[in-house]
Amino acid sequence: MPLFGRGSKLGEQDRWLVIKKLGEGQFAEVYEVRDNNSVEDKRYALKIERRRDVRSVKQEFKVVKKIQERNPTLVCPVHACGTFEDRFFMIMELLGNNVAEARKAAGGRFDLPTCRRIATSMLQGLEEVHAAGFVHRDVKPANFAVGPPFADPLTGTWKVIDFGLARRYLDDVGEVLPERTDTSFKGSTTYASVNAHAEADLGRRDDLWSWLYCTIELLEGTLPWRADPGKDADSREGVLRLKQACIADPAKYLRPGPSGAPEPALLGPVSQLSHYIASLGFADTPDYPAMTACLAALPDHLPGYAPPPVPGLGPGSAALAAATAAASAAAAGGTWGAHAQADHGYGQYYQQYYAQQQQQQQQQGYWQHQQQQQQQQTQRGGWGDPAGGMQQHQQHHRYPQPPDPGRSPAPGAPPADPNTTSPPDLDMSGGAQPPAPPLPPPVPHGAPPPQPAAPALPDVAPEVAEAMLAEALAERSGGLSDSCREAAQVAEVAEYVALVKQGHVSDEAHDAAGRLLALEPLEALATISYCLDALAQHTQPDSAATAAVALSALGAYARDSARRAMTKYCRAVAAQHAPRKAL
Ligand SMILES: Nc1ncnc2c1ncn2[C@@H]1O[C@H](COP(=O)(O)OP(=O)(O)OP(=O)(O)O)[C@@H](O)[C@H]1O
Repeated sequence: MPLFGRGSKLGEQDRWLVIKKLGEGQFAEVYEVRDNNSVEDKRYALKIERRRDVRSVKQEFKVVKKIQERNPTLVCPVHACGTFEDRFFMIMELLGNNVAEARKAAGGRFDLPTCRRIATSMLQGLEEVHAAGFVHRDVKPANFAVGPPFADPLTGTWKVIDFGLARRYLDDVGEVLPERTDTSFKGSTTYASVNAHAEADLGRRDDLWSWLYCTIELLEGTLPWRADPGKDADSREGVLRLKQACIADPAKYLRPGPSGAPEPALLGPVSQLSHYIASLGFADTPDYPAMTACLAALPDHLPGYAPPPVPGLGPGSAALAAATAAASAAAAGGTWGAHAQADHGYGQYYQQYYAQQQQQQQQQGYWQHQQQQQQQQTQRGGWGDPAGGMQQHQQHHRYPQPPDPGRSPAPGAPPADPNTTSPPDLDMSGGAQPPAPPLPPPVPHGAPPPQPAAPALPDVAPEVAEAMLAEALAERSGGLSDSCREAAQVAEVAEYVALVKQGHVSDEAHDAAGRLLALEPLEALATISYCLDALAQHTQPDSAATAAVALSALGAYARDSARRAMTKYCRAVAAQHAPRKAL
């Protein structure tokens, strides 16, 4: 149920007149509004928190304001803010389609000059975000939108939006904050870097990995790890293995041309970019101009620039099967080589694909499926890391001074190993060179070897916990008495989880976390147990059960032992007090 209908007014003196709803995410709704203070018909985008008790947009506003101090040109500017019935809203420049929507409108794929234009613009937008001291951490096509609203994708300006997961990576003097180790998965599975899969701390290089995946999707119309209809697109394990295989051999990112190999003119830049990003350490400053120059080497036309794949033969079908085979091999003591071998089926698949590419009538169905997949990804949102937020709180109470964007490669950048990676300064000779030799296991410099993603909790799926957390928060606003101290305590914990999940490291989040900051996991568990018991005595069983589920969501963020114990405990409480509620 949308918060507003057409004609609703909000803000001081009813300044903002709602024209229509533009979209919504997990924690916010976005509307097109008119400024009643202006005699002209000035339109803006208004982003408002869906829930009164989750300060998501407020945090985003602070981040964008900070970035705006550097006068970026490719970050969607905010103009004003306000509150409506305890919900914070911000007023932004009104933009048009995001990249995902624009690609869909273009029938699934753009021509090459448009791909280059969008990818370049996205990269420059990220450079501006990074220069202001933030990593975006949710880089995906849906988070870049074109302006003005009806601009052509080739001539419009693409701007970065949605800073809900953004996080500072610089301290007050412009030094990169130390890489954290107690972090959890964040972002969208499709565009997440292998470091994100390994639940590592995310830096600039991870935004660039996600950007590269967006770029490949622009060029190819799909990604090797997108599943075909009827299959689970979100097998994180399978997606991770394919990403690793692609890093080791960038030819796997692309569909083969008629010769059986990917177009050299595409593979050259893609391969260089992949090798370059793989060479970046956590704290390294990327060489954005060199990457931009690499994109410039993409051709305007390619004779064999093929249409999108056909249903049933999407890259995901063979590739995911290969990944599954590789996973089995690895489980049986296999190595990275096992993945690469298993992936050889990919080439065979493409021969079939080219034989069948005349099946135009089936393409529509395939693309509808792809779009559904993408929509599901967009709706899903990511997971945060409370421990990181706590560390940040202890160390930094103010935003950092913006660093010098520094266009040269980081001084601390590791020397290139000719046997393993291409050198950080890119070969700009264009796309005609043969593919670079395959990389060994994809271990970015300075990062721990990628680990398989942590297995999902066996008893409470994160998605379920997340949905129930949202429900618990809704219930909190209407269902629990203010006088119930324990309930308030539980709600604060849940609020903190929600805030940190979006990457916010605000004072509010830290205040909400105050009680937990000093506690060891077991103490936290005891506190939570106490709260639950108290709730069970003072409130309706359903409320207690809902709070229990909310806390099981907290469990997903805590250290392993604590989270298992919490989840188990929450399940038991929920089962005891509200057997009707399935976890
Ligand atoms: N300035 C804008 N102009 C026009 N449309 C916008 C603008 N900002 C966001 N939108 C649209 O609104 C929708 C939701 O926006 P946004 O991604 O910022 O919300 P969110 O709640 O943070 O999403 P998520 O849960 O994916 O993080 C998207 O479809 C986006 O294209």
